[in-house]
This record gives sequence, C-alpha cells and structure tokens, in this order.
Amino acid sequence: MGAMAKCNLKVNSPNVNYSDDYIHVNYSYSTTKVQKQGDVLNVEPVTTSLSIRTKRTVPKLGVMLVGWGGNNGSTITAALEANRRKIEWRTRTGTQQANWYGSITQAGTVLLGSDDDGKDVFVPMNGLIPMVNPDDIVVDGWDISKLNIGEAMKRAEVLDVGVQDQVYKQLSNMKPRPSIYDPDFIAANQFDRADNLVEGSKYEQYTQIRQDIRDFKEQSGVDTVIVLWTANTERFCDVKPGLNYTRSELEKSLKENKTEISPSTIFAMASIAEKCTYINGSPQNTFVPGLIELAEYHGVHIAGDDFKSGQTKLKSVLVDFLVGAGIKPVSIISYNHLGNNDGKNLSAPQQFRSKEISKSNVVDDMVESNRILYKEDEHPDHVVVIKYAPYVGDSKRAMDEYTSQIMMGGHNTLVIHNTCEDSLLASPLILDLVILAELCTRIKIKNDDKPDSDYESFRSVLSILSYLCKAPLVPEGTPVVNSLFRQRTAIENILRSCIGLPPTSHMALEQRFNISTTSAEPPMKRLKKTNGVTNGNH
Ligand SMILES: NC(=O)c1ccc[n+]([C@@H]2O[C@H](COP(=O)([O-])OP(=O)(O)OC[C@H]3O[C@@H](n4cnc5c(N)ncnc54)[C@H](O)[C@@H]3O)[C@@H](O)[C@H]2O)c1
Ligand SMILES: O=P([O-])([O-])O[C@@H]1[C@@H](O)[C@H](O)[C@@H](O)[C@H](O)[C@@H]1O
Repeated sequence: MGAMAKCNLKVNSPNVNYSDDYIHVNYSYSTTKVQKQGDVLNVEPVTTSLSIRTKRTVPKLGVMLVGWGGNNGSTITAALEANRRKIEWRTRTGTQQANWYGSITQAGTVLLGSDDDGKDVFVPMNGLIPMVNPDDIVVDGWDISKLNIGEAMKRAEVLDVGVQDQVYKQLSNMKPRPSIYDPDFIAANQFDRADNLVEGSKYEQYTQIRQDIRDFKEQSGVDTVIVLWTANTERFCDVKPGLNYTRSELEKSLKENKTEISPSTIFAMASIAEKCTYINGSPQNTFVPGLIELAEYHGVHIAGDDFKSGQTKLKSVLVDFLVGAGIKPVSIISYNHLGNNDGKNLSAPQQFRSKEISKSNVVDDMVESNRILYKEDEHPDHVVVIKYAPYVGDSKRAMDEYTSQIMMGGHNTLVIHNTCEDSLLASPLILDLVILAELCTRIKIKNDDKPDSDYESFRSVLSILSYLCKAPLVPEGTPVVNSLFRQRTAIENILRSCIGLPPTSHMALEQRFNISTTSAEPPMKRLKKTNGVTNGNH
C-alpha cells in the first residue's frame, strides 16, 4: 500500500473528523437556483447537507503513457527522475535545481484563510489533502517507436544536457511497449517512427494492451494504474449509429475490426476494461458516445481533451478578463510555429483540424456569458494557425492579436509574443492530471440523511480536470467551463470541502465592515468520536 501522506494542517471543527482511514466531513453545500418566468428571474438560495469522505492513504501509483517516447513522455519521465533525486546541473547562468514549476499541485498554493492580523495565509495545494507524491510514481507505457526513453529524451532535444546526462542511464533502461499503429489516423510523416508495433486485429490489439496493463501492475507492484494518452494527435473518427453511438455498438465494432475504431479509442477501451482511469492529452475525439457509456457502465473515470498548456491557457485568461471587464473581443488571431514531432504531425491537414477544433472552442462559454456584449450566436472572429518549422524544435513561438471594442467606438488591440519549450509546459500538466485523477478516486459524497452505502464517487467524466484541458469533456447535460480561474477555483473549493472548509469567496467582510467573525461554527451534527481522534493531521 502507499504511504500515509502527512501535512501539518489541523482543521478544528465539529464537522470534521479524522479516522484512521478517512477524513469525514459534514458539509453545508450552497447553490443558487434560478428559474425564468417570462421576464422575471426567480432566484432561490439552496443549502444541502452533505457528507464527504476522503480516503487518507494514497496508493502506489503507476502511470502508463501512450506515446511514452515522445517529447512530453520522455520529458515527464526525466523530470520525475530528476526531482526524485533532487538533481541540479550547471547552466551558463548558474546552477539549476530540478523543480515542478507549472504544476498546480506541486508549485501552486491556495488561500487557506487569514491570520489574527488579517493577513492572508497560503498553503501548497498538495498540503490541503493527501495526494500522491511524484517521487513514488512508477512510469511505463507504449510507443510505436522502439527507442528507449533515454534515447527518446535525447531525440526530443527538450532538456538541458546537464540534466539529460544525469538521468540517461535510468531512462535508457526503460523500453516502451509495442503499440497500436494505424496510419489512417496520424500523419503519413510518422511512418518512419513506426517500428515497435502490436500486430493483429483491433480486438487482438485491445487484448494485448489489457495484458500489458496487467503485466505492468504485477511486475511493478503498484496499487493503481492510470493510462494517459500523450501520443500523436489523431484525426477525428466518424461518430455514427451502428458504429460507436452506444457501448454495445462500440464493443461489436471492435470485434468486427471496424476501421473507424481509432488506436486511442482502443486504448481507452482496454483501460476501462482493466478499471484504469484514462486521460486524453490530445484533441481527437477518442471519447465517442459509446466510450463514455462504457466508462459509466464500468464506473471508471475518463478525462480530457488536449492539454491546456500555453497559447490556449493564456486565451482562457485574457478573454475572461476582457469579457468580465465589459470589453468586447471582436477578433482573436492565434498563430504559432514549432518544429517538434508534434508540429510535424500537425502539419497534416486532418491532424491540424483536430487541434484547430480544440483551440477554437475555448472562448465559447465566456462569450455566451455576456449578452450585453454579444447577441445570440454572435462570436468574435477566431483564427488558429499552426505552422511546422523544424529548426525551432520544441521552442514554440506563439503570436496572438486580440482586438476588442471599448466604449464609444474605441478599440484596444493586444499583441502577444509567447515563446516556450512546449513540452516543459505540458509535462507538469501530465503530473497534475494523474495526481488529481487519483485523488478523485478517494473522494466520495452522499446526502447527509442517506446511509453510508449511498456514498457516491465522482461521475465517470472528470470535469474537475477541465483546468488542464483545452476542450474539457464534461458529464452530459452539464456546462463546459473554459474560464481558467473558474476552473482553478472549482478545484480549490472541492479540495477545501474535503477538509470541511467553506469555498473561498474573497468577500473578506471582516476587513470591510466592523463585524465579529469569532462565533463558533454551528455544528451540523455532532460527529461521534472514533478511535479517540476527532481532529489531527492528515
Ligand atoms: N505543449 C505540448 O506539448 C502539448 C500541448 C497540448 C497537447 N499536446 C499533445 O500531446 C501529444 C504529444 O505531444 P508531444 O510533443 O510529446 O509529441 P511527440 O510527437 O513528441 O510524441 C508523440 C509520441 O507518440 C508516439 N505515437 C504516435 N502514435 C502512437 C500510438 N498509436 N501509440 C503509441 N505511441 C504513438 C510517437 O512515436 C511519439 O513518440 C500530441 O498529440 C500533442 O498535440 C501537446
Ligand atoms: O496549449 P496551446 O499552447 O494553445 O497549444 C499548443 C499549440 O499551440 C501547438 O501548436 C501544439 O503543437 C501543441 O500540441 C499545443 O496544443
């Protein structure tokens, strides 16, 4: 079993109880219901008494990467090794230490509350509640290229030689498992890499991937496996009745070797069959309706699509700020060029189209949130351009122009130049995706008046991971939220609820009015003491 994660955060509340195995919380959940009646909006605040239970012991986590030998896959693997060993290396500007910058769980903080002097107190996000320690993660995976991960890291040309040299030996012992290659789904220019393949029918390939997952679990001794796709972007597959609309159609199409069943969907099916969370870091429509039904049928988590790493992440902040300020973006032109293998694959029209879709929809919810600025079906011009320029390699150069209408016929134009090593932005997101996805398997909620047997897990589609995805997959009938700060606040407040803390509101009334906030929290229900422990560390 995994280690008991520790942190020195002690919540003193009659509504929070730490047993040996769980953090138990009685939680008052507040929402606001709105009903439109003609021109009248009837608004009703609603409070629901919930019980939230979080398992305190974190498992030994195994992560299986599809596309392990790619820039992202080799880089995250090197970063895990470098951080585990606290490696440092000389650069032309001084000594560099391994770190997890860009990871909200490892380098992000959350506002906990305020001290006696009224000063804000921030804590590391991974200090709020037990999370997997990256140092304990075991990595494995597949690639259509047989290059070992040490050589793949060199091929990627992402990391400084100073760190490469110190991790190469360990990574060169890591060999990607043969994978499913279908030239109909990725660019023809990837053909040269494809020398490490699982042969046979789609069903035979599916069976092999399931066997790989079981072998890894047995050989590594991990308790939990998460499968994450960081392989090349595929073209969108057809979605049609009889093919993949339902779970049974999808399973039948696989057995019948239907050509429209993509490698990524086969990996997702195999993961679900092995009860492993599956995460899609690329933009293709892996999660066809039948796949989502399959995940829900088996009670397995899925999440995606497409890591939200740089240009799009900034877009989900800038447009949120502009629209929130009552300024009307009317033209968004997003151009970038890059020279890595991802860029090479995206230079093919169908693969680019997948990425264009995921990069283009990110402003929709923010535009639709303001009918003062935008009429129904009115949108800003939004153009996405991606060019392949080999020389720049992983150093993606993004240039954006945001033109907005301001008052009285004025205009504001923001021009942004954004250069980064794309894989050093994506790799920490891979870490956060797997750490938060694992955490979601340990959190359960029920209505307070229901028996313990009614504790519910997160729904199969983990929309809480939207912060990390360009095109968030959400449960049917729920809204897609791309606004970055709404997404981050959702994560923060759900983690806070697991230790009995109210959502962060930033109201700070006690700083704006002469009021007292020292009254004790009204106990919703006295929690029975268990094991003599009512409050303590987690
Ligand atoms: N900033 C980023 O790097 C970023 C951001 C968002 C999304 N993405 C997406 O992440 C994915 C990986 O990006 P990358 O820069 O690592 O690309 P990459 O081309 O370096 O790596 C992809 C790897 O997948 C392998 N591969 C292709 N098809 C495969 C299959 N069917 N099974 C197993 N392996 C397969 C390739 O051989 C390659 O090693 C791409 O789809 C990209 O669009 C990247
Ligand atoms: O997240 P982001 O920087 O907008 O998007 C990136 C694109 O700009 C880039 O062209 C592509 O190659 C990467 O896979 C990634 O999707």
